[in-house]
Amino acid sequence: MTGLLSLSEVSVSFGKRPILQDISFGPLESGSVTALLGSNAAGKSTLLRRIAGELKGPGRVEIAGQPVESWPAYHRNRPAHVPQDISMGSSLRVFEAVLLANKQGGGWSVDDEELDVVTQMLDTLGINSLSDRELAALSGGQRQLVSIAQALIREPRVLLLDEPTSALDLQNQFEVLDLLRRLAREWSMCVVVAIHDVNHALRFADCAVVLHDRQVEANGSPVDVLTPTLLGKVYGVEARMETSSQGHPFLIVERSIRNPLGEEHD
Ligand SMILES: Nc1ncnc2c1ncn2[C@@H]1O[C@H](COP(=O)(O)OP(=O)(O)OP(=O)(O)O)[C@@H](O)[C@H]1O
Repeated sequence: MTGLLSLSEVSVSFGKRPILQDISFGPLESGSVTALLGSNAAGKSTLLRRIAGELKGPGRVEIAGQPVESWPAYHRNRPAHVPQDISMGSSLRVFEAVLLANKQGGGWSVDDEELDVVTQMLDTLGINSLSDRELAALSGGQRQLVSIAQALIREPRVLLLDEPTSALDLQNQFEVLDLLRRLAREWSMCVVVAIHDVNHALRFADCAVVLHDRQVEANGSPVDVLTPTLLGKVYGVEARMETSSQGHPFLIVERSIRNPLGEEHD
């Protein structure tokens, strides 16, 4: 594994309102999955947009040692970004949409090999049966799977996913996170996933970065970072860590430690 993505002193403001200040972490390694955590409005989506080069601001985001903005638009070192709200009002069909995602920046002729690559990707995500369906007629979870296929099809070196399992059922959540971890390893890809489920972060991520009060509150191995103390500070919940019979650590939330007036219990 080699260092691929690093941030140094990255800040983002909207108008005069600072959202993120002096965010530094990395280098995140190729072949790794990083979970980006933090409470609602902590700035996870904003940070993903900044890493993708969609927002400007002070500080540096570097991919393979170069500022993200310096990589050409369709270069594999340009991060692929799957945002949280994916609207798909188009009458394109699923197969066409994934094929088009692969053609961006390239020529428009299509050979059999490219069609096979799309079929394989739909297979990998278990959505081959949706191939001929119109995007506009998909369910929320189906849309989420198609957008992940669109991002993966070009085999990016850096993949940024904003709550990629929020619309998925339990089986699909597990399968997608497992797939992302496997593809990260196989393709030497650096995957960054904004996620709310701390147990998914514990189970599937190699690294956790937690945002709080506009800064990085903690950064490191998920089992070291996601402690009950941190959950109390960042999410205002009382939690305890257990170990499953299979040896996996998991967190159980006992209660909120914020009352409706925002004051802490004794
Ligand atoms: N385009 C924008 N213009 C102004 N403010 C914005 C914009 N986008 C986000 N914000 C603000 O920036 C802050 C961080 O939002 P962001 O969506 O990054 O948080 P998040 O951690 O992804 O939240 P959630 O977990 O709720 O999805 C919020 O206060 C939000 O209102």
